[in-house]
Amino acid sequence: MTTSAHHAQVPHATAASAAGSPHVQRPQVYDAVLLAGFGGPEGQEDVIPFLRNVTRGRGIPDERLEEVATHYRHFGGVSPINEQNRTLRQALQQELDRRGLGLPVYWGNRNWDPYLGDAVKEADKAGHHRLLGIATSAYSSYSSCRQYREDFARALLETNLVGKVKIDKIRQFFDHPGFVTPFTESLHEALKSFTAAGHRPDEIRVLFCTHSIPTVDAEHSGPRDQNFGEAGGAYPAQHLAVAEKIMASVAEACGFAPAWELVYQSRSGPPSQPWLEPDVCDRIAELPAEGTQAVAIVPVGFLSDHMEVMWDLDEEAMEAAEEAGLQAVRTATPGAHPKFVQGLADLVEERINATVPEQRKHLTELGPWYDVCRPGCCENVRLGFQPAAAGLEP
Ligand SMILES: CC1=C(CCC(=O)O)c2cc3nc(cc4[nH]c(cc5[nH]c(cc1n2)c(C)c5CCC(=O)O)c(CCC(=O)O)c4C)C(CCC(=O)O)=C3C
Ligand SMILES: [Fe+2]
Repeated sequence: MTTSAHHAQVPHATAASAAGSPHVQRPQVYDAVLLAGFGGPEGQEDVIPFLRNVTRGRGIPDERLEEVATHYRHFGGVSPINEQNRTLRQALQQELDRRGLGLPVYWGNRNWDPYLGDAVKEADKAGHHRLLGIATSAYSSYSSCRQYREDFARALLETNLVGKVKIDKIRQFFDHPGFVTPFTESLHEALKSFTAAGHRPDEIRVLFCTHSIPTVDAEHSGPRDQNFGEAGGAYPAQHLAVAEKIMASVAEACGFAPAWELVYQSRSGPPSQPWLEPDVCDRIAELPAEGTQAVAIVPVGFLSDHMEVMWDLDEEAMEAAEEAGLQAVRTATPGAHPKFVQGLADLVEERINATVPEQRKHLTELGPWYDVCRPGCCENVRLGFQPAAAGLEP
């Protein structure tokens, strides 16, 4: 566990002093958890309306929508993401019950049925007015942080529950061991399979893969007043820090450390708009010329094997690897791994207890992240500030 320099200034362990830290919210009483998913279609007739929901006002070209629709159609128009979130909801409920926390878990989505507004309405009807949100998204960026806060605010507006229901949100958990450990375990297995197949360490490459976002979003990810230097924002900086940590753990477990890099997938904006690069498939095509024979693709940006993983990695990246003549493994996502579920329960408990930063699990120098987003956090400069819950406003 690491503690970065600015945490050293945080006064010590009482709830009152914890509340003085910009990282820690005062102890709170919650009466339910609100799990916020992305949502996905569950039949062919859902595909286009779902895609319209996702891309409304986002300037995504029609050709891109048609292309993405074929990915869903290939699987009968069904994304597995809702089923995965149902499973996660149930596993989290069992873990919270096991700990005697008495918190029901409600689940709703940003883009598809059941919507967050329905979940909030249901919670209100049951008399639950102080909700702790968990977005199924580990890193800081508009899409993965602020947009979920806007979704919460919209859910309250739509249901006329502003002022009656309050929604907070757990911190971004990119470097929580519950999130990181499943990636480490799975990469370790992949590397063992490569050495068993006779590959030398210098013939192996690890590609950490995450969702590309517009570079302007990356630059504005995280708190407005915090500089992430050459990384180009909190989003890439967090991924790099997590990848470094995973590689250090795996090197210790395997006794060797292959070369690694961070790559991106699922770009969707117009070509004129810069998005984070390089693309995973472009890099795979270049690897043989660099002496690589085996590649491990680690979907470090994602929580479960949803469409971005099933299509963009398991179909497209795997095909690129085959064309390049590389042995390839796509490693596991956290899904409903018991350590991940326990990690989410820890994140809930630390909010109830206002656990001080020193006792909050985090594996990189960047963490533990903020309970309450800083003013202007993860701004979308194209869309401007929309009403958002669970943060300090600009
Ligand atoms: C950072 C990030 C995450 C990770 C964090 C998180 O998990 O939240 C993520 C996850 C996901 N993205 C998903 C699906 C889509 N994302 C799209 C479009 C976009 N994603 C973006 C970013 C992200 N996306 C952005 C900047 C856009 C451009 C439009 C916009 O500015 O909003 C589009 C439109 C078509 C296209 O791909 O162009 C689709 C269909 C699914 C569901 C998969 C399933 O159904 O199983 C999941 C989990
Ligand atoms: Fe996306």
